[in-house]
Amino acid sequence: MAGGLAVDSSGGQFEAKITATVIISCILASTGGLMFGYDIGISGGVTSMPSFLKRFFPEVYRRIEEGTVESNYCKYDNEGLQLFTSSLYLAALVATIFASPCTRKLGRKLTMLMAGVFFIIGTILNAVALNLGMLIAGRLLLGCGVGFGNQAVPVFLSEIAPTRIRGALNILFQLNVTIGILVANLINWFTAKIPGGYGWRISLALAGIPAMMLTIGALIVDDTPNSLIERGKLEEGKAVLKKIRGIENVDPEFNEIVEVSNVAKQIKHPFRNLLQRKNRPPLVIAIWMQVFQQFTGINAIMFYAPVLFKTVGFGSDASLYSAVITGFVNVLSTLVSVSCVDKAGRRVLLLEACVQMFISQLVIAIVLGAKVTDNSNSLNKGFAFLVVIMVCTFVSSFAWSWGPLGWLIPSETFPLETRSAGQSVTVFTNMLFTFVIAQAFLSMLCHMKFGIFLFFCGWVVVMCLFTIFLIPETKGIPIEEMTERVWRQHWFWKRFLED
Ligand SMILES: OC[C@H]1O[C@](O)(CO)[C@@H](O)[C@@H]1O
Repeated sequence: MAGGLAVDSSGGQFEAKITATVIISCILASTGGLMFGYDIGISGGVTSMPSFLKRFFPEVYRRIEEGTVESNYCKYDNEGLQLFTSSLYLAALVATIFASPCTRKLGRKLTMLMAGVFFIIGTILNAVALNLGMLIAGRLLLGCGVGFGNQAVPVFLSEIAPTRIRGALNILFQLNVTIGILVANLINWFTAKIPGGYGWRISLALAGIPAMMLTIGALIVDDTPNSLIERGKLEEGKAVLKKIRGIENVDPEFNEIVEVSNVAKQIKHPFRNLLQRKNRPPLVIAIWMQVFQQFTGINAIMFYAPVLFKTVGFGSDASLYSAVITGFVNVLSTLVSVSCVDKAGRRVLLLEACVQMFISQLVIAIVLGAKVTDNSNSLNKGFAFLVVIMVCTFVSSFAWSWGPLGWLIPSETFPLETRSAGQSVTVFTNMLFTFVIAQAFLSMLCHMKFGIFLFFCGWVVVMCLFTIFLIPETKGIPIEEMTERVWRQHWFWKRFLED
């Protein structure tokens, strides 16, 4: 394994090899992302399967079968159907509140284990569901898993990674989210063809595989040195630090973690502390990045791509495989981010993506506005192709920017004493706005029609301005030195740190 050096607070170097332990731990931990992604990707396809609709949402099934809907844009507008998708995110946002004290008091490892167990039970309930109650109960448990997993995994990854590859390793989480979505899309494509009408059960049951991977991974990995030291296990923390850094003399890094952790221990109420003036910069950035990430409209595509493609007139199979194509683009573009984020930096990726997202959503709005009327049956081939290309253009830019960086930047900018609480607020906000989009999109599509994409365009402009003025570059800055080297140097944020 290649050796290397990370910069420390004195401007000197912390020695750190990229050890096999670091890589394996990160791969195992990031299966939490796989599970999250699978849950995101599976619901869209399942809710477009007639056998599923007939069993749990007979009203929607009848409406589509009889063709009695007034407008194409309103085919799937049903609160219950949206609740099936959104209930998971509602549970996740409540779970996040409990997940934060767990990551702090019990450690990152145990919190990941709890997530795995929630996922397994939720998956079983979903796969054997006999009625809507069981189905929703399963979704709620999966949501608890997402809340615990999304809290613990990004923090785990940021703490275990040597500084110079922290960005890339952290993005493993989001990469796994996108792989999870893609696998779910592929599975839906196959299970939709299974005769007998139980394909949806297979789709929901296969979530058990990533759930087991996360559970086993959480049992195998060591907790992070930061978490061990924070909980007073100094010797164990040092031993793990030696193991993951692959060197004997870890004293400089160890001492810095101990120092920062002593400061952290004096904080009795992390959430109250988070509201202190000096913590305002990472807090404001973390919250707004989540709002923006969701108001790009990404989940309108991720949750409802098959439904959206059907709305604009694609056939069933074309809708499902178009969703697979966007899933592939999502994974490949996240890989671009892994290789660029620690070289090009965070800001370049965020800004470039804003331009690309704006143009693609504008074109989608124009094509739908001009060509998809309430009762037309299909978009002509050329325009349908253009819509798919524009959706891919949009997804690719999201995937190398706001998708992964929405998690990376908050996880690397909160100081240790507020890191768990900060991550918790981050996940909470993300889940809240994911819930809003999941619950509202089909109704918004019905009422706003193509205008929904102009609505998302407007948000892209706002997030572009926010990035230009308020998001600083954090590439290559050691995680415990953000205050001195980033906030104190920033034209706006420095006023929050003056004393
Ligand atoms: O890849 C897209 C996915 O990534 C997320 O933004 C999480 O970072 C999800 O909300 C979305 O479905």
